[in-house]
Amino acid sequence: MHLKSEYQNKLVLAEEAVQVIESGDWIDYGFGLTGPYELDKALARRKDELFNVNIRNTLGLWPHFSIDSDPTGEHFTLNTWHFSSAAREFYSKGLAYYIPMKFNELPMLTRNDCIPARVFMASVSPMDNHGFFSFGVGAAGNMASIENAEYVILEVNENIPRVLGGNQENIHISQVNFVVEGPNPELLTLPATEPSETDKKIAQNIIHKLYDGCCIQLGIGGIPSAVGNLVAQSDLKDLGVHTEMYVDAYIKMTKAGKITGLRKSIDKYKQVFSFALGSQELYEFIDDNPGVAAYSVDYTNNPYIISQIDDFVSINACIEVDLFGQVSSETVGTRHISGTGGQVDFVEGAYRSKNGQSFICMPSTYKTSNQVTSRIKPILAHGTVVTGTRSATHMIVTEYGIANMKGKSTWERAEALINISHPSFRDELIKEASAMKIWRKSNKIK
Ligand SMILES: CC(=O)SCCNC(=O)CCNC(=O)[C@H](O)C(C)(C)COP(=O)(O)OP(=O)(O)OC[C@H]1O[C@@H](n2cnc3c(N)ncnc32)[C@H](O)[C@@H]1OP(=O)(O)O
Ligand SMILES: CCCC(=O)O
Repeated sequence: MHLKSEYQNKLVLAEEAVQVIESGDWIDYGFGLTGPYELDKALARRKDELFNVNIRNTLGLWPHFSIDSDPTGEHFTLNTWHFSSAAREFYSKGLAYYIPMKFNELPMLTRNDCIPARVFMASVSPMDNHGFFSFGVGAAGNMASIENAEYVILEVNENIPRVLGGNQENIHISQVNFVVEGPNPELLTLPATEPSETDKKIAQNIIHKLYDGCCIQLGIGGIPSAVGNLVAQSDLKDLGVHTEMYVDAYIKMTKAGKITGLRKSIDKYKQVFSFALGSQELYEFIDDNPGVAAYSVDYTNNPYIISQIDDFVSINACIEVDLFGQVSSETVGTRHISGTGGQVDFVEGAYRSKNGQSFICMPSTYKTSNQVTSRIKPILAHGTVVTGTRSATHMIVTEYGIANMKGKSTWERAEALINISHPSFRDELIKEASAMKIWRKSNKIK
């Protein structure tokens, strides 16, 4: 059948498309910015007829019309692979639950372990001349979801860029049951992150560890942004990009001529990622850009793939670290903040790369309006989930320096970590370390 006729035959209103959903169903939503908008709104309107519908999403970057419509949680339940601030809010009301994952395993978990979603709904770019719709802003695990789904429903959004691949970054009209033309809502944009003075100091500590030809992975937030600024102003050259999340810092570095990918041992010359989130400039930059490639996350985040890239540098953030070198990046006590995401994948992959380095960063203290606490703690708070086990942790960075945990005994770790803690907490940390039998009399504080 001609592609355009096939498209027209499958084109329905959102109200009609969501009629296939039944009580008791599991529905997978497209990853991140490929989550549905108009379809979720139409689902919310069916609330009173549906019970116990489980929605699985990641990051939740669109409004949650269905969850908002049901304060009782009898009709719709949100299950999410990574919390956004909206999910934190729903979680506190008992309407959302976290699904633990290592991000590289998302497609595998979807294919092999999860209750299969009967319905998959996603936002995509308009169909191209070959019958493909792009999920390049959120390739991650979408194709794994559709392989198990009985119904695949796409919502076309003209604002979604067409991103080239890679693998599993698009879907063909022949794999789709229904197409909906939505109101083309604008994509969420992240405000430009202005790095704090502390972020800049942390970035300064890392920049000295970078050299020509490194391949960089950056997470979200002020520190990666500060690293991007410093790289853009540096003499570094021929850097590569292999990351799960494409962020604005890469554009700055690219425009400054620092990124060529010339020395990448795989995917030479390409900037590789699995999803994108940032400014409007970013969405325009990745649109039809042959210099970037979107991949399924079981490729980008696979520690074995990462390890094949020499001189890999991974830079991510955490919430707290204890004196054993255990890293917490997802909860504070039992209060759920975000998720494991790809942090563990990159820590493991980068360490196995030839000359690879992984940096987990945090300011030395956490400040609220009436309290300053050390983020380096003798032990993690009761209920805090460990994201990076002590045996996996490589380098921890604060504004006071870098502490390498690899190959270090417990007393050496305590010494290295206290040396990068805030000076006003060091005496207390030494006292606690002594009580925990991980401090020797010969230990030194700089
Ligand atoms: C998306 C990516 O990062 S891709 C890279 C790989 N993936 C990962 O590293 C996943 C795990 N890491 C993460 O999720 C993030 O990097 C984080 C959460 C560790 C840090 O992200 P940031 O955006 O810098 O976090 P931010 O400082 O805004 O804190 C998030 C929340 O935790 C709270 N928080 C942070 N640190 C603390 C602390 N030490 N004590 C108590 N609360 C804290 C903040 O108050 C905030 O809560 P609120 O939104 O209710 O105000
Ligand atoms: C799940 C995607 C986000 C992250 O890795 O932090």
